Amino acid sequence: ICQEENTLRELRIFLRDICAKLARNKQFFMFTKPVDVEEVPDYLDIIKEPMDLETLMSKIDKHSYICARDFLDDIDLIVRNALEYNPDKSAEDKHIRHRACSLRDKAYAFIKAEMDSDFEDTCRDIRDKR
Ligand SMILES: COC(=O)N1C[C@@H]2C[C@@H]3O[C@]2(Cc2nccnc23)C1
Repeated sequence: ICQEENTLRELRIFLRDICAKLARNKQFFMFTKPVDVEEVPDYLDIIKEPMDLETLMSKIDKHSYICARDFLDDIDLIVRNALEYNPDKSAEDKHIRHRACSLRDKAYAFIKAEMDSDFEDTCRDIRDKR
């Protein structure tokens, strides 16, 4: 119904702003685009569902998310993939794991700081009845 579409439109505007802020942050450059499988030939052997901030943004525009929880599930997927593919004690792996944890904390903090919990409840109700 029309109010529901207004709510989901507002959610998309809100999520685009969060996604843009994360993608602008130089700390997260390694998460902004899909891992290049030419450069990293074994990536898809280990990571079954790649995810990145550019893909996240396109999913917003395709109306893939009807509540912030669904958006954060894809943020968590980016983080999980980075922790799984880069598990070693090396400085590079530790660095990317640290950045992945920072990405998660920043995303959750933006949502909490800027999203009214009643608004998210309304979005969940729309999701759950669809
Ligand atoms: C989210 O990003 C990642 O999980 N990775 C893992 C890959 C291994 C390493 O760093 C990545 C890209 C890369 N390209 C060329 C050579 N080595 C690398 C980024």
